[in-house]
Amino acid sequence: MLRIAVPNKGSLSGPAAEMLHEAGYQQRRESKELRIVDPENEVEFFYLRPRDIAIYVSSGRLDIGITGRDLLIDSGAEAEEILPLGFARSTFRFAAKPGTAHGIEDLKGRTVATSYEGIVAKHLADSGIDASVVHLDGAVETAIELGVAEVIADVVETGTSLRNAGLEVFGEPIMKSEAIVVRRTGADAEEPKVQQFLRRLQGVLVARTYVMMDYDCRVEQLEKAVALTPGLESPTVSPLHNEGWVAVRAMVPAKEAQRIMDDLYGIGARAILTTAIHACRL
Ligand SMILES: Nc1ncnc2c1ncn2[C@@H]1O[C@H](COP(=O)(O)OP(=O)(O)OP(=O)(O)O)[C@@H](O)[C@H]1O
Ligand SMILES: O=P(O)(O)OC[C@H]1O[C@H](OP(=O)(O)OP(=O)(O)O)[C@H](O)[C@@H]1O
Ligand SMILES: [Mg+2]
Repeated sequence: MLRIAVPNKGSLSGPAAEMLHEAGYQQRRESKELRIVDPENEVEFFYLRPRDIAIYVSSGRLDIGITGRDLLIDSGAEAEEILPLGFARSTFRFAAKPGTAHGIEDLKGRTVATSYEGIVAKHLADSGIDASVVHLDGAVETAIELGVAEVIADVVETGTSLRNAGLEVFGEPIMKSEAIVVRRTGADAEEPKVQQFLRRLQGVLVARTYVMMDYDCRVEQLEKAVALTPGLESPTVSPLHNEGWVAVRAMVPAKEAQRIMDDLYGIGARAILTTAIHACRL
């Protein structure tokens, strides 16, 4: 049975459970459940603090985990990213009161508050900056107002939390993060059960980013039409009862669907339809 760690709280928890559900796995019914077995899929899910997940996975007791890239790096655990999942996207940045710091050099001799001490300490050391780091559990934006630190280093998504605290980012972004699947460093990534789990999640990612497009076009326009909808391998082309016309079917990126429909219409294609993909195995 594959043993998988899933975030039990926070920004990662809801979207991770949703993705697993879309991939056909049973998920917990109640937020207090810490462990469930999905016998049909031969998987056991452990609901753990996102920060702890890489540590459990590195110990080898759990086969796979879903966590944030920033949390993996911060933990220093012997685990590696094997699949990016595209949600909980964020940037990790320094911030301070406007005008008080402009670059990493300005951190010399100052105090930085953060919940990600591992990332910050390494970044400062790599940059040769001697600064103190204060560890706080969360809501670090308030640390400057309350005099605990002059600078913070935190997760930024929309920037609303910083703006509300009257702070501004400065310097280069420290790292970009998103939800990821992790596996113990050096573990056999080719293991069939692991590969099947990854294929299912990849199927969800594709189903979320592509739509199926169908249309009819004249044979003379087929090459132009196929150039607009090349599909992943190659589009399916079927004859229509009306001679001189064909039906075409191809997957297209969902974000580009409307533009592609306009372009197809422009070259004479008709009956252009898009439908959602619910599941997929490439
Ligand atoms: N506002 C946000 N937008 C996008 N991703 C976020 C946001 N806040 C945190 N994350 C990401 O979520 C992960 C942090 O998980 P965590 O459980 O700490 O989330 P959280 O929402 O901060 O929860 P909590 O504050 O309750 O601990 C990190 O990978 C981080 O980059
Ligand atoms: O740029 P934004 O869209 O405002 O998002 C970033 C904020 O979201 C997270 O906070 P969270 O709500 O998890 O509280 P925490 O600081 O206590 O973790 C993160 O720590 C930032 O504070
Ligand atoms: Mg948080």
